[in-house]
Amino acid sequence: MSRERIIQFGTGRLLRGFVDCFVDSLNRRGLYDGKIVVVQSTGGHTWKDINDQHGKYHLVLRGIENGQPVEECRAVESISRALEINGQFDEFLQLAENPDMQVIVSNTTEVGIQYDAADRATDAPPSSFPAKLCRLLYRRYECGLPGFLIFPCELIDSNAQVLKGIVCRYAEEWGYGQDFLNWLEQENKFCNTLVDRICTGFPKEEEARWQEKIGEKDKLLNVAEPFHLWAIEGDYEALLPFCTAGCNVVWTTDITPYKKRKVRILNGGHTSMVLGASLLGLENVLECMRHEQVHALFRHCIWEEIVPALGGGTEEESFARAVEDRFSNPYLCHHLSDIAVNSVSKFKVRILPTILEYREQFGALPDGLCFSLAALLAYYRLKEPKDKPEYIRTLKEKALREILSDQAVWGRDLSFLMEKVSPYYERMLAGRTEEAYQMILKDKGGIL
Ligand SMILES: NC(=O)c1ccc[n+]([C@@H]2O[C@H](COP(=O)([O-])OP(=O)(O)OC[C@H]3O[C@@H](n4cnc5c(N)ncnc54)[C@H](O)[C@@H]3O)[C@@H](O)[C@H]2O)c1
Ligand SMILES: O=P(O)(O)OC[C@@H](O)[C@@H](O)[C@H](O)[C@H](O)CO
Repeated sequence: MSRERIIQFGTGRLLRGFVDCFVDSLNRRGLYDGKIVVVQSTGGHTWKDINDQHGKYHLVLRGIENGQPVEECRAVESISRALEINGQFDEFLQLAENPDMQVIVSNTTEVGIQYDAADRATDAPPSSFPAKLCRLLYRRYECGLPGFLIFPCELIDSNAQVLKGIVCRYAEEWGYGQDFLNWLEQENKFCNTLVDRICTGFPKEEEARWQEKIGEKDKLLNVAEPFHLWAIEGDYEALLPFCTAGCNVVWTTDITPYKKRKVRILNGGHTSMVLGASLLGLENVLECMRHEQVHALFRHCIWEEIVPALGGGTEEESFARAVEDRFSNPYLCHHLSDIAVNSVSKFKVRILPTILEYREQFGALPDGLCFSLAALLAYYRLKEPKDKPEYIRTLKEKALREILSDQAVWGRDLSFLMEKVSPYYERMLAGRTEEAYQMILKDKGGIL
């Protein structure tokens, strides 16, 4: 039986289709001998499913590679067990006492790496992820053991440095002392990382087919594309020989270019497309790629607005071409409703910077991305969005100008977008989204 060496915060489909599968590849090739203990804190049931299945599940990789369809279903067995932190806080802290533990990974979504002023050193557990991590690291320090390699996978800028900053803040506020802070600094390596793989999760539509193929029920069955990239600041290939195992891991001194390209083109491409497409009644990304108007506007946003704002270099162009192929993967069912969750925060990180940089460089506003903001606002007004309640309230209740100028929502005043957004927004609110699409595509002169 392999030793437990990795602690994982989060149970989501990205981690199960990405890091856990890479560690499985290492173990299978005899390049590593380590199991992952998964920690769940959000009150879901995945931890139970993991334990019921003794950590084993299947990952289906489907797509087109070199023009040929690829379909691989592999068992992933890198997880040993899962803990539910609210009921098992002592067991959680005991993980720090295990000298075999080496690595911590996390994906607690974009909102997980946050400071919560209410967290106390005596809480069992404290509410925020950084506070939980601080408690774990302090126990480790008390045991006199070496620190960890820490690889956060959250899609925020400088994920590791932000996480470390909040952990240090708790350590100071909780009076853990300078010696602990020194240990934190010297013994632990917080590495910024960038993850990229489209993981669409459990294939509800094809459950029966896969169950028959696998020969058993698998509640954790996960589907993803073959493409994957994990860019990590640092070089720990000697300990974790991901590259030798054939995983597309890039050890680098700076993940910034990888991240900017990915977040602006791929995630920005998604966020710019899904809300308008949802208003038209489409349900998944593939339908978008096959819809004449949605696809035309998507291509316009990518090729005429996002890539130029990034400087239009060959790296950006080839990444954009790959994204078009990845979104057209005929075997993935990526639900627009999943991508639409928390669209306000996504817009701020994935699209707004492009609008601002485009204006700076070209002295004009990018129409397609302004259209996507109109679609976001109309979607929030007309549908049932999943987002922070205060954002939903503002977008549902206020007039357009008030919404755009609300700095609590956008972090800045966006009323300079009023003229561009308003005509599309008004049409969408009136149930004339198709007309809004025709209008922008006509204005763009023969995109279709
Ligand atoms: N699915 C993808 O294709 C993909 C690809 C790259 C990046 N991501 C990013 O990964 C993140 C997770 O996405 P997912 O697809 O795995 O979603 P998911 O809904 O399957 O999982 C989300 C998981 O986040 C964890 N979580 C949320 N809040 C937390 C908190 N405060 N503390 C601890 N854990 C918390 C939970 O374990 C939950 O299961 C997203 O933010 C997304 O941007 C997703
Ligand atoms: O996962 P989200 O909800 O943050 O964003 C939706 C998609 O853009 C995202 O999941 C991408 O598919 C992924 O980031 C690809 O690496």
